[in-house]
Amino acid sequence: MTRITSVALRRVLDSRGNPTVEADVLTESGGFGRAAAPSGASTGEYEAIELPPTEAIAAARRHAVPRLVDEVHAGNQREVDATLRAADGSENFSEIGANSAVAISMAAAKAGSDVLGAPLYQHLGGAFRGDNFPTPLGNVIGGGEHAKEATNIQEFLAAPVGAPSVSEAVFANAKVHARASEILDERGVPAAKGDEGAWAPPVSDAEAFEIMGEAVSDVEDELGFEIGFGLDIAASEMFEDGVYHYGDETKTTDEQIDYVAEMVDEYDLVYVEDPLDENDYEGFAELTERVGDRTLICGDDLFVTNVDRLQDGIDVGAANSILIKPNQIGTLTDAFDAVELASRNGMDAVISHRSGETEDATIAHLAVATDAPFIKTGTVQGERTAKLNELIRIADDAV
Ligand SMILES: C=C(OP(=O)(O)O)C(=O)O
Ligand SMILES: [Mg+2]
Repeated sequence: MTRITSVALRRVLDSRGNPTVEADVLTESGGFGRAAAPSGASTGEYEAIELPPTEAIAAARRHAVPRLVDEVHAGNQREVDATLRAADGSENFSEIGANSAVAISMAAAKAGSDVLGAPLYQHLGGAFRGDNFPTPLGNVIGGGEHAKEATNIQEFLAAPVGAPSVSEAVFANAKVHARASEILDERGVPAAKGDEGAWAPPVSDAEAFEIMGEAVSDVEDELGFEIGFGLDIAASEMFEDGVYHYGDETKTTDEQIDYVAEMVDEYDLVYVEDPLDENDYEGFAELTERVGDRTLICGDDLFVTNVDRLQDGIDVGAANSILIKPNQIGTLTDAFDAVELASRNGMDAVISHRSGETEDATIAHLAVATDAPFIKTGTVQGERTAKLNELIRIADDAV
């Protein structure tokens, strides 16, 4: 029933206006799935390889499509993904591109769920998923690689941890985003938007902390439930010649650890992603030792959704959380394996979008399927609300 009968690949636009790979998978009984690859800007050094879409499509048509069509069942995700890996033959999808691989992997999952008549989160996560929902981490203020002339820290993220429902959490983040705009206005600070729709004002990180603290506490008072905030420091992007660059100022590794630990306590941060360089397992471990009992220290560029890098981190206690981005590793199977390894070791897995996105909402299902405590999706802007609205629909059981 779920035998794949065709895989079509095309170039479509992503949210930055760049081309990306979209895949359509059809099965013999008429099941259909469509998915598109996202794309990072602050990419980790160890991510799977994203090829120029035209090359990725040509290579996947040559090597992967013939092995999938009439041979593989879309309902068997491990078989689909193992076939993609075998067709590629490299460690990091450098032959067919992780962009082709992830688009096909996700489209096959959707085609499988279409035939089975089960929502994607249940097809991927099992019949009993759908009772727990992730808290959306909403990017409200940001800079780094996602916006010029803005904060050094890449993302200041609202975290409505006390929201009674996923829908109320989603709307709370939108309110924090709107309140931050008013505060910027009151301070006479003009702000454009960065790639993910966060405000990208020309302010110092210290001022961004203040604005974020005020916006979060105003909305918390208005809505009557707890809203915290977190950060994606994306520290690898700041790390050069052994020090972290904050504009003209620099911090040594010890100073960076002290700074982050102080911010965790001063602002009760619930989440800190990539506080240190992607090669600094030791620094991660030291910070986790200091503040890991009261916040999540999450590895994005550190782990790149890769079980080998995650195992290295587990061995030294480098973090208590991993960011999961399917396109960093190339298939849903690899992403699930990383989630499983993390949870077997008491770590939280946080599902994430990329700065370059499409209307694809697979990650909303992935977060529910894996029972993730958080999902990073942005706050407003169409390609971000595609995921947030899908979460609302899943919670409403209307998918
Ligand atoms: C979403 C992120 O940005 P990018 O997609 O640019 O890596 C991130 O760093 O977590
Ligand atoms: Mg990150």
